[in-house]
Amino acid sequence: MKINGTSFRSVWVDEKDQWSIHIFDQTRLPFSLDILRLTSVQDVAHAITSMQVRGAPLIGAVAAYGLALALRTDSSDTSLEQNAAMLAATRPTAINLRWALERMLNALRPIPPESRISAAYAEALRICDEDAAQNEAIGKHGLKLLKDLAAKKEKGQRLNILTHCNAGWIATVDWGTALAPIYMAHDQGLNVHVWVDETRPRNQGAALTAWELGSHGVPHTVITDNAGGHMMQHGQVDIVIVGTDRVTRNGDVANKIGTYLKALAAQDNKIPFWVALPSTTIDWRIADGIRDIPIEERAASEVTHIQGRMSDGQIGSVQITPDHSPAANPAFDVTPSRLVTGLITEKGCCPATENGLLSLFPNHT
Ligand SMILES: CSC[C@H]1O[C@H](OP(=O)(O)O)[C@H](O)[C@@H]1O
Repeated sequence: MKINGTSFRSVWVDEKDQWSIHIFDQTRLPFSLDILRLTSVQDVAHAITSMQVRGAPLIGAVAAYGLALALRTDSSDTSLEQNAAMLAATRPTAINLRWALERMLNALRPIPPESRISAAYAEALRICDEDAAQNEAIGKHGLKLLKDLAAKKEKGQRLNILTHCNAGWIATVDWGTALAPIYMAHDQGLNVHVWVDETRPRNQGAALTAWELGSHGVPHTVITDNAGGHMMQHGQVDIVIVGTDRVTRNGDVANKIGTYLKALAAQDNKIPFWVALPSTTIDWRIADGIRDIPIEERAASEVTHIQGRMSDGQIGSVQITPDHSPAANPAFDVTPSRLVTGLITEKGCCPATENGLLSLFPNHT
């Protein structure tokens, strides 16, 4: 995607040294565009756990490069296995992390240690290229959905889309998932507007989705998480599109905390609720998402404090709860497939069911 006219991906290898890894520090956006240079597997693990880098497909891609960095230090079998396990433990919910590391292990285990470094960088680049292509395809399939809805609107009326959290290009290698169709619709001149859920507690919507859409010129309005249902009741939402961190073979959807509540409100107001994902986000090994998807519990301080730009222009954090009030911080929830209108994948759209997914990905019977 472009930033001030220059094309970027969300992760790339340093052009000069050809081994260190660059990412944007997403904890500094939207107030500062800081590029971080990662030079060790420890740097990568910290970037993922601290959410300097985040978004299901992107943490998988960055972890793949993290394994390449680890092998630069020690390309032995022990190093390969131990660093893959360490990276897999950085965040439990997004299946893309496990998928990318398993793919790297399958590619690297058979190779002699002395040849593993170059092979690891090549495989990580393939993962990045495939993610960007898959998300572009998701955009094209989702664009048709938006065009069909727009055609039903009165002439000149804008198409209102609600999204939760950030499933934009900065959450993937490029294009994004939920936002990809929106970028394409806007670029093709459709009159679209996006209600951006702030997405407490880390405000990925207010900070990242609003930054992305504003940078691309897409009309949008930031709203509190609690306002979405009201907007739906008053005919202000035509479709909800969100991303996801893990979809089960039955079509249950894990996504940022609060997604389930949006799905309930959408069903109550008969509003289509779509989920955009590359097939790397499908966990074919489980069916019951509520029972079996691990939900990351993050620090209470993310609830008791909020980050933003202070009056002196510095990025800082303020406490918003009493000193001794405990806080709970589940980072994801699971929307049962019955509340999901459909899934937008790189192979097309399908119902959020096992048969729907198998119709697009038949090799997983
Ligand atoms: C395109 S995946 C985006 C997905 O990942 C986010 O989680 P986090 O910000 O904690 O990495 C969120 O659930 C998004 O929908």
